Amino acid sequence: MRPLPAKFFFFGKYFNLEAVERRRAQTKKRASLNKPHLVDRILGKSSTMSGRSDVHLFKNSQAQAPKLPQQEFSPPDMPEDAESNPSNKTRTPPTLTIGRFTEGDVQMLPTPMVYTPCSPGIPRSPIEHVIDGNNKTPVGRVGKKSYGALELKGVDPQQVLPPVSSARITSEYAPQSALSAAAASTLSQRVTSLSGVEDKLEAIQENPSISASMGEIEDVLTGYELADSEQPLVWKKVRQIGSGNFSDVYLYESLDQTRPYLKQVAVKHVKYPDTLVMSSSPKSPKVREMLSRVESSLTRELDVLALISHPCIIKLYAINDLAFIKEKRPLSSRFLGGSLPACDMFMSYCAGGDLFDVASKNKLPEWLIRRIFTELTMAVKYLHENLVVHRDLKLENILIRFPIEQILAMQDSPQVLLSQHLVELTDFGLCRRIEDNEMCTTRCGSEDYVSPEILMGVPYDGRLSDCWAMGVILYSLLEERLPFDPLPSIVPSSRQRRRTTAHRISCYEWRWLKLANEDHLAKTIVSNCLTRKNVRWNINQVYESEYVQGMAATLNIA
Ligand SMILES: Nc1ncnc2c1ncn2[C@@H]1O[C@H](COP(=O)(O)OP(=O)(O)OP(=O)(O)O)[C@@H](O)[C@H]1O
Repeated sequence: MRPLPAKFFFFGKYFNLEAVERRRAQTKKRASLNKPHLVDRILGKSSTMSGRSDVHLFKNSQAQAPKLPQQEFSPPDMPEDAESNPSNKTRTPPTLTIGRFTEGDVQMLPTPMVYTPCSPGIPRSPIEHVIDGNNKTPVGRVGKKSYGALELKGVDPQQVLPPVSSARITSEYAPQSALSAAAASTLSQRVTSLSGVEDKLEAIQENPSISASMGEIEDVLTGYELADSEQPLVWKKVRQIGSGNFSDVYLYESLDQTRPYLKQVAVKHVKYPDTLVMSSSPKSPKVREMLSRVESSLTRELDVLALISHPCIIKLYAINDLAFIKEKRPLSSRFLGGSLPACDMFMSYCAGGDLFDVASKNKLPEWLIRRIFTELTMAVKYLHENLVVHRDLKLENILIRFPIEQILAMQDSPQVLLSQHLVELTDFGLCRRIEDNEMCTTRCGSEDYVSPEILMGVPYDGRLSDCWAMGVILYSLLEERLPFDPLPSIVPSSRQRRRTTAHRISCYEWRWLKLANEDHLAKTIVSNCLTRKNVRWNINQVYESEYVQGMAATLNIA
């Protein structure tokens, strides 16, 4: 059974007896781990409310590679939630044949172990994708975006690069095209009976109880602050600011003047897979499985976001429906087939957009790269110390708080520049809370950032895989290309053409181009992250590096 997420303690007053029992058990467990109770945290009894980067919620742990004997590994076909079930950990592992990787022999790649949320309609992994020879993705795509300025200048990628898959490795529930109008209307109950927006707002404010049943009213959304869920707050839509496989993101402005920090928020509106939205048979195994995966991913993200607090990590301020925070199974309990409750997360807004776009469109100065990487390191260090692994670190998931022009202009006011955080890490859909020394088994992440051990399908230390992705990120910022993309040669040999990103990752095949002859402090970090897991740096080592320390020491971020 999935362990009870801490979020359930937050709303203790709604508890029934069973929940109280669970709460007791969890409190015991928490005490043994020396973790402050979430209620204490919310009530400010813990120092963690300060949000300072040097304050930790939980007992610190060294992010070192746990060494588990092979027989303790979880079986590879175990579903994600089974990772955390201790009774599963001692089962005898099935024979795992890891094919040796020989050049040009793509078929030798090991079969994937586990796929968490994944649409049956899409290729399940780039590995299968390649094996099937179905790789039709346009050249030069990274994840959902083409890499623009990240490609080497002066070289036509269409001419020289073999196709690479744009699919994520795993763990996605259906990347979804725009929802049909019919589907969209099932996601949000639109109320059209009232005339002006002001009237509607007034109606909600005068009678909060109606807001829940009203749901979304045209461009107006109501949400409940996690820290104070009594009074519904109202926001008005400004515009769409982003779109991912699983969500559309909009900028909303608060109509409540009393909370300046909530004035502008990014609302992440979850897109449910077609399999669920179109389904009329909630009991079909396929639908149930999909529902469980979507639910697990969603509750996991909310669970962690409600718990963590760090300046360089996205903040979840409010949610449209508190059931997503309070209930263990907020979707299954209300799924009747074809109809799922809308989920809108109200989060801190980062006006600069994501780092992928920023780095693609601008040449980032050295100091800014160092600054961004330092803040990212602080965020990941905080997560690992609190036993959370992100598992999807990538340029697209690093948000920039201010427009780039504004950041560059801040150089004239160093005080301001050093006291503001510039980066917020987002997208916790694949994250996981782990026990110290616990290995993960779910193969997940994004193709270009995934570590060799995840590719090979063996149990892995999520913290070290995060550090691998950190190496990919730093390399990409410095070199303006992804480390495991094909090397830019005018006429690729047939061997080069056959090799895939997965090949190159598995062979640790990357090299410096722009910085080849430069003595650069950051190179040590990259070479110690993009290496074998038994010698790879953990996040503390990255943090202690001269490159990061030299910048971290100057910051005054609270
Ligand atoms: N808080 C925010 N402030 C500004 N822009 C944001 C914010 N959150 C998300 N975005 C924009 O929306 C895009 C999609 O958001 P996000 O990555 O959270 O969605 P997703 O569906 O989980 O995406 P993915 O397909 O990568 O998993 C981001 O790449 C970013 O450009």
